[in-house]
Amino acid sequence: RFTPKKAPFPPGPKPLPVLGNIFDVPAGKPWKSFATLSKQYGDLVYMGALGVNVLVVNSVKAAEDLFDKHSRVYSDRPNIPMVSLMGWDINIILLPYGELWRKHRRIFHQEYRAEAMPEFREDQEYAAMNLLRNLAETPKRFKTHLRLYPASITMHKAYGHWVTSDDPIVDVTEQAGNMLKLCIFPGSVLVNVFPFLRHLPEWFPGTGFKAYARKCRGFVDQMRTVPYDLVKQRMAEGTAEPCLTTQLLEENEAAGHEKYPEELIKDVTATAFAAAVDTSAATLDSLILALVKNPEVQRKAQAEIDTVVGDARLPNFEDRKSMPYVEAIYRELIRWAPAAPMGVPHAASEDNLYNGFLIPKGTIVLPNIWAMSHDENKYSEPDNFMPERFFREDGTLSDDTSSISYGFGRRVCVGRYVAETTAWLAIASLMAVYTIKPSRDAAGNEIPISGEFRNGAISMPLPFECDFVPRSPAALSLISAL
Ligand code: HEM
Repeated sequence: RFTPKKAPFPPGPKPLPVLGNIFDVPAGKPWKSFATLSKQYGDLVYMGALGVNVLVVNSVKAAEDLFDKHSRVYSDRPNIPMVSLMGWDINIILLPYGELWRKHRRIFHQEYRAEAMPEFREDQEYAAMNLLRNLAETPKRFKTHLRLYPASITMHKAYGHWVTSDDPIVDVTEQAGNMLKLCIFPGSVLVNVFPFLRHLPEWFPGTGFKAYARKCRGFVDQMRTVPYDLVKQRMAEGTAEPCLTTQLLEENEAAGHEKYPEELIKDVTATAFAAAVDTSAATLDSLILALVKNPEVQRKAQAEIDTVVGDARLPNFEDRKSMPYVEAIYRELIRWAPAAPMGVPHAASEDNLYNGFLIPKGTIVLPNIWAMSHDENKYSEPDNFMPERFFREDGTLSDDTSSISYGFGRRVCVGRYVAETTAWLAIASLMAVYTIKPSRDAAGNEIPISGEFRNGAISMPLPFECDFVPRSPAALSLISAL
């Protein structure tokens, strides 16, 4: 583990000859396995497999040291050949650290910065009303409705278009995203480990990944062009709603078409969905699980809403600062079930020494957000959902906003303010009108809920059933009026 002239690598499971640690890379829920490994090896767990070096960062301190203090080195993304083969290298999340990333990031920042949040409010409130109504009409489809809520806010922002669950634009975007998810891990497709395979012709045995990539590229292309062309057509007809696409096109025209290449506008507007929807929908799914499992939390939130808002209207953003318990539910939600438990992989763009260890250039660096947000030294009984942990003894909210769930450094989630306000409004609106209860079978017995989470880069609860019961006649009439 010592290279002659250099410092040792950080500790980790012993490498196997030839294959490195390939068999030690935990299957199942890697965030839990790595948290366990960190008890043995410390904050940093380092492994090599098939020439791919991986460093898992398990503490907030080490994450801040590397991603914030050494952000010049740790702001890159791993080079994953399948990403570009599938046409997904248009996506800011996966772009290497550099000039193109900066251009994307500037546009996202401008649109999604904290000060821009009031511009989202009307859309968020409209989408929240749709959510409540959809839940009343087809409660068993609650997962679909929870997904449509952030999807519609995101698509309206990007294209000025209110989508439905079976909208073809959503469908093609989902297909492109689903194909990406299956190929994004370094070891999921051989070409990710042996990039030279991309040069083999398509007739060559074992190159099925090429046809797969081609199919995905088709979806990505439609995802970029179909809604974009629709906006341009509406602009020509004078019927386009103001949105990110119209704004960028207008800014570009004003700058003599020198500011944004058309392809950049298509890439940025198409990317928002991929970044925003899976993560937000997973968070809302986890919210429902947390609430159905914790009726006492629901009662406390409802008591607060009744006091601050009453029962004659729905909560809105003006109420936010007066409802600390709802705020604490939001913080506990993203602590308890971070949607991206292992964050998004960063990569070291040069050799770096940290605490006497060598982290070589190209190392994939994964923040184990789940391990940090389940650190028993900071959060007692971390697996329990307890919003109360965010209050100081004097009853005021603590300074901990659970922000680590949005990642670190220069690549921190650029949509975090809209993610936060969208989730907050969902919590407040749902608790204003519904009590969420476990479903019962025909014999009247509660249908058990495992409470387990799905594996994957985005973690969400395994499917479960529950009922959305209007809280009162006043709540019922609020819902009927939507
Ligand atoms: C609960 C919802 C969300 C969670 C938990 C979440 C979490 C994250 C995380 C962990 C990262 C990686 C940060 C890093 O590399 O360290 C990220 C990146 C990103 N997120 Fe979010 N996100 C959410 C919602 C959104 C929304 C609504 C948008 C809207 C546009 C968005 C846009 C992005 C973008 C563009 C990036 C890439 C930033 C970059 O690479 O420079 N996210 N997000």
